[in-house]
Order: sequence, then structure tokens, then C-alpha cells
Amino acid sequence: MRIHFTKMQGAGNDFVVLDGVRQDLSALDAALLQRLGDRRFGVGADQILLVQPAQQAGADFRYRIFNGSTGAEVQHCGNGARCFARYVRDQGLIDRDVIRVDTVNNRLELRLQSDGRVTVDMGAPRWQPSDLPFDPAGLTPDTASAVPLWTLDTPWHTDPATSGRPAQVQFAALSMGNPHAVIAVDDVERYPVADVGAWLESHPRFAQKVNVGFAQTLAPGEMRLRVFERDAGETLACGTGACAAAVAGMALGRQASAVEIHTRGGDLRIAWAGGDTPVLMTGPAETVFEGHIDL
Ligand SMILES: N[C@H](CCC[C@H](N)C(=O)O)C(=O)O
Repeated sequence: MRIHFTKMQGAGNDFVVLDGVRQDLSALDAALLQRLGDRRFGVGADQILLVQPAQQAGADFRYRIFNGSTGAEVQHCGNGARCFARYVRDQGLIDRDVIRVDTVNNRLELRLQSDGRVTVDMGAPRWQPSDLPFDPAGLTPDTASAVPLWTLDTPWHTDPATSGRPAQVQFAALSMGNPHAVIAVDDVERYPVADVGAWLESHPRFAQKVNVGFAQTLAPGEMRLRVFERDAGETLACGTGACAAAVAGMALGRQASAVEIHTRGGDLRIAWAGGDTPVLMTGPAETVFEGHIDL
């Protein structure tokens, strides 16, 4: 099967984008998607984005996301949503700058800005453990702040003096359509992101695993963030992770209602008015190259 694809990136989070409107991609299964995502045997990408005709009234397209390492479908991808908007506009699939798309569990509004960036209405955050899902059984959250903070023992010990007591992590748990655990750290560059990220990503309390964000507050309105993504490892940026980190900081009273998030791959701007209002994310979306692949 010969497939036309477009390689794109949003703040260094990279994607293979497929036109399922003008191509018949019904034969694509998880194995072929995983091959597309493979950085040695395929094109290589953190996620595969599929553009399909809308199935619901009021939407322009259906937007489906698959993690590149597994070919498994996931609920949301924020950096991907910006690239989706750039793609359908540049490919002539739509001639408007405001685009409405449906994901598996959300309707998003994508807006192409005159400066080349894209703003995405990411929907409202959801805080119930069942929204992730996260199993809180036996845990007592710290409810002194506006949102519950959960504490888990890690497999590591802090130092010989406390060899009997494991180190702990405290995190906010929320859904942006996909599951996120956000840990506040003093210095993202020195924190053991790979170890703690891999451990929490696959913790049995997260039945569908979880994206793990490591957030450093630089100032009210400015954060640095690293994210160990579910089924992707650490990516250079994570859009839903940036929303989750910003919203957790705001809900905890540590952040203003608009935050500039510095990721390793670029900067994202997040705005949120609280409660059930939508989270707005603005950032870059760029095409890298186009090509064909025989699968
Ligand atoms: N790894 C994520 C999907 C991609 C999210 C990320 N690339 C973004 O920009 O939001 C998950 O399994 O939920």
C-alpha cells in the first residue's frame, strides 16, 4: 500500500500526518501505524495524526491520534491539533482559518493566527480520578489546595540515613481528554525525569497508563516543563501536558491565568479562566517534508 504522508512538528513534538479524506486508509491497522512511527524502519514520529471526514454535524473533520511507538489510538494531542489545522489549510482541504474537529472524546476549535501560530480550544480540564482513570483507593489526598494532590511512595530511597523510608512523589491528576500526572519540581533539568516518568507512566493505579509532567515555576506566568509521555517517553514538548501543568499551577494558586511554558522544543502559551471554561493553547505548527511510503 503506497501512502502519501506529511511530516510535521509542533514545538519539537513530531508527527506523521495522513490524509484520510482523499486517500483510502482503511487498511491501516496498529501494526502499520507502528511501522510508520518507527524511527528506523518507518518514517518516525511521536504520534501519527489521521485526518478523516467529519462524522458529527458542526465539525469540519474527524481528528484521530495514534502513539507512534505502539500504533494504539489515544484521546488527544495538543501539539498535533495545531499541526492538524496547518495541514488541512495548507493541503487545501478547507479555506477557513477557524476549524472544528472531533476527537474520540472532545470537540476542538482550531484557529490559525496571522503570526503563523495556531490557537486550540482544548476543552475544560477534568479532575475526577475516574476521568483519567486513576485509582485513589487507600490514598488520602492533600486537599488544602483547590485541587487534590496525591502522594505515592517511589521504589527509591532518598539516602542511607532513611534507607527504610522510600522517597515520595506528590502530583496533581487531571484529564485533558487524555490522562496527566503533574509533579512540581525545583529544577526540571536536574530532576530524574526518565526514571520517575517511566515508573509513574506505568504505575498500576493508572489503568490506561499516564503522561507525566515535571513542572518548574519560574515566575507567575512562566514555567519550564518536561513531559514523559505515555507510550512515547520524553518528548521535546507535549501540548496536553503543557495545558495540564499550567492548569494545575493555576488551580493551586501558583500561576496567573496565562502562562508561557518553556519546553525543550519551544514555547507554548496557555490561558485558562478556571472552572469548566476551556483551556486555550497557542503555539507553532510547521511542515518539515512530504513523501510517500510503501507499507
Ligand atoms: N502520549 C499522549 C498522546 C500525545 C500527547 C502529546 N503529544 C500532546 O501534544 O498533547 C497520550 O498517550 O495521551
